[in-house]
Amino acid sequence: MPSPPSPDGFRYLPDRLDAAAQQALLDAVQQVAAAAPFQRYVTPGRGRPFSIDMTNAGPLGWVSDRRGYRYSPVHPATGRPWPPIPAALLDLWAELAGWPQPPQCCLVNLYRGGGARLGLHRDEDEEAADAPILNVSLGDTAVFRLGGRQRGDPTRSFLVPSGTVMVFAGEARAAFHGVDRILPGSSALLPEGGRLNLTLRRVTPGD
Ligand SMILES: O=C(O)CCC(=O)C(=O)O
Ligand SMILES: [Fe+2]
Repeated sequence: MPSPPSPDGFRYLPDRLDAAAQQALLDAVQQVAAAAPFQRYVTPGRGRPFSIDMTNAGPLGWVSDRRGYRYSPVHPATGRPWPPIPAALLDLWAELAGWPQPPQCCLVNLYRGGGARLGLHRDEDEEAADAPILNVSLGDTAVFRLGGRQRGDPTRSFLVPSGTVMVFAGEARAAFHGVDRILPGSSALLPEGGRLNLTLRRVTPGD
């Protein structure tokens, strides 16, 4: 597997979180999921289920249903506000994002089993399209794919192990990316196996 690519604005920080920090963050994410249960969203239009489960923390959460993708202040099933973003993640953002405002969304993706993946896409539901996205991985290693601004641009895949933090700023913020698959059993962090991915996002340009 080749080394990570390096488009302008992309940072790849393996081992940014040590074992204790990973465990503490996992505990915090489990609390988020207790308040805001994971859901299996469906795609807009055709209503095809994703292969991963999702939930959110923060004032706004990313949701998808037959009507489309959007950010919502409440959990679609419980109708309650999303729980707060864990403090350790706000600290990471303050340290690494280089952005004056705090994140408004922490999207939590849970990849479990051989078929869990996320197709090549761009994150473009945020009005604050210039604010970086900070990506944190816990658990099984991902085979991550990163391309360019156009869907047809060449892509490269590389491994993203537990404890890795990636920053997508500048050019990289608009780059196509996805997760081809995870490597089941590559980490013992999650008691039931799998990979958790956390992305911190600024949604609106105002405060
Ligand atoms: O799981 C990942 O590392 C990528 C997640 C992602 O691209 C997204 O949630 O938009
Ligand atoms: Fe994404």
